[in-house]
Amino acid sequence: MDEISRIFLTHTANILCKRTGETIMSTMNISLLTDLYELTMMQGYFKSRTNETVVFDMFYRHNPSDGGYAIAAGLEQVIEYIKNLRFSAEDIAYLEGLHIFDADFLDYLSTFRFSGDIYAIPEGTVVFPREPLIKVIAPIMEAQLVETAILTIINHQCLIATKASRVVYAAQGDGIMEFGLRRAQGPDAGVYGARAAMIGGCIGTSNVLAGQLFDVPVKGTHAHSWIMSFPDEYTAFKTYADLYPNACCLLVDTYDTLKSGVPNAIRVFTEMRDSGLEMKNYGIRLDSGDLAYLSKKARRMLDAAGFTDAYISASSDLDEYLIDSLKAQGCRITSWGVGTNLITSKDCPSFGGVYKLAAIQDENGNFLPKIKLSDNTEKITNPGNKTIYRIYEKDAHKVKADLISLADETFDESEDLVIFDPAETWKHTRLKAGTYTMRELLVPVFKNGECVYTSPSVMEIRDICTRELDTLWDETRRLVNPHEMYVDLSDKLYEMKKNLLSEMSRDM
Ligand SMILES: Nc1ncnc2c1ncn2[C@@H]1O[C@H](COP(=O)(O)OP(=O)(O)OP(=O)(O)O)[C@@H](O)[C@H]1O
Ligand SMILES: O=P(O)(O)OC[C@H]1O[C@H](OP(=O)(O)OP(=O)(O)O)[C@H](O)[C@@H]1O
Ligand SMILES: O=C(O)c1cccnc1
Repeated sequence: MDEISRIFLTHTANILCKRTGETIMSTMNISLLTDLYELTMMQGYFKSRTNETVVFDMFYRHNPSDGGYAIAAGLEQVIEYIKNLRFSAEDIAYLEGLHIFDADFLDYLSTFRFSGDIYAIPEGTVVFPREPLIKVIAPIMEAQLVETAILTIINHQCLIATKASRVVYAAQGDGIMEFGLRRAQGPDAGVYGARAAMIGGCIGTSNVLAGQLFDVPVKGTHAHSWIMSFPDEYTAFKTYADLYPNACCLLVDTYDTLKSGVPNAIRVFTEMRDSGLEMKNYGIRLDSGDLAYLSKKARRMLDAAGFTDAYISASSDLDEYLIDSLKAQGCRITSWGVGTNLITSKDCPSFGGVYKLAAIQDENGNFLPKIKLSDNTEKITNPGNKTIYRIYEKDAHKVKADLISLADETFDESEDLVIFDPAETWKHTRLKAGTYTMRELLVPVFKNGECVYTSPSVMEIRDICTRELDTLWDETRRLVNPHEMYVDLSDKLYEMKKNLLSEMSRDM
């Protein structure tokens, strides 16, 4: 296997350039990207049972950063993984060398292909705790194997897409550039983090490989080293402006922002203007100090020199809270570069998605519900083969609640709908016919092992995400103490869960 591709990719098997459709990295076999216990359980299933069809749900329990929602992301990489899931002769030889697996099981693995069904909530969709983002219906050996890869892919990208959407929200319409690659937890997190950040609403990324792979805009300015490599700041600015007159962002904080950086930038902008150049897309970047104070001062200096359309951008350990605070302080920054805190989701480093068995099919084709008990009520799983409906307030087209139901249940929008909180069942709401609409969130992605879904481009997913976020009331989007969205259970599902729980407590 080629070492360079190995460094860059652990998530995706087949790296296609979205722009040209060409394969630009050799096909990678990542079928061993799993926890050992998936394979030892698989061998156990292989030897002891009939490989019956089961249902697994991938869901999460808490919104990142104590927010009011999350953003679904990573499905395209899951699809690539499933499509390429096969064990090479090298993989089989490696597994054989562990002296855990028998020849008959390794033979089975050598011809392994995923043959099941997968349903998923499309990328860019706003999602809430406890609802299945991905549902796998497959023979138990296959459904078990894919757990770890699905979780590592979805957990990461949902986390970063959600973080990005929060940063974008704080910026109130200003552009956010993703600058995190150098401080991401490795190349993979940098590349797929950039993809997720674009889905969450960033306008571009400094990550050139992400630009090539996902056909998203790449953007950037220059570093302090550029300034320091010249004898003086003015010469550094002038040289940069001559090279890039139509994308001229000057970093003004290397020596002294207000005494040297901004005056030198104004000197260079004046020379550009005097040379007859049409001034567009130019400005400065602040990267240290009191960003609110410095931006106000710099704005006055630029305006006084006639550069009212020069933008002021900023970077320096920013996150959604700092941007929110800087806005509240009346900063004059209109463009933001956000690195470390975004790409690592520093305040909330894990998404916490889980993958739980929900049902087993009997010989008559019926799904027998399965439930995982816990002392912690919140951790008791929802049994059965389920789906999710999003309920909108018809006139405002804002989300009212989500309803998890059994997959074969149907609802009629021309009738009143009563929904209730499954934790506090006395809290219920009657939605009058004609005042609400419903949309099923899970869509088919694989049918009998064949992919039946085409992923939109990352920029299309970004647009979907923007429209999705518009369906939330501001009370759900706000950064601190947002309203919790109701995720209710249908009557049938609630009854099924209650009966299972009482049966289990009788048997114990
Ligand atoms: N007006 C402001 N209100 C709140 N926080 C601010 C404001 N201006 C800057 N900050 C934040 O304060 C921190 C400044 O930290 P610090 O002074 O250590 O670094 P710096 O000014 O960026 O300098 P350097 O990059 O040279 O280390 C940064 O996280 C920055 O985002
Ligand atoms: O603060 P973050 O949100 O992570 O944003 C990215 C940071 O990376 C760069 O600094 P770095 O010191 O790496 O290089 P530089 O010399 O270009 O400033 C840039 O100037 C930002 O400060
Ligand atoms: O282009 C930039 O300004 C940039 C890129 C990466 C990190 N920090 C800044």
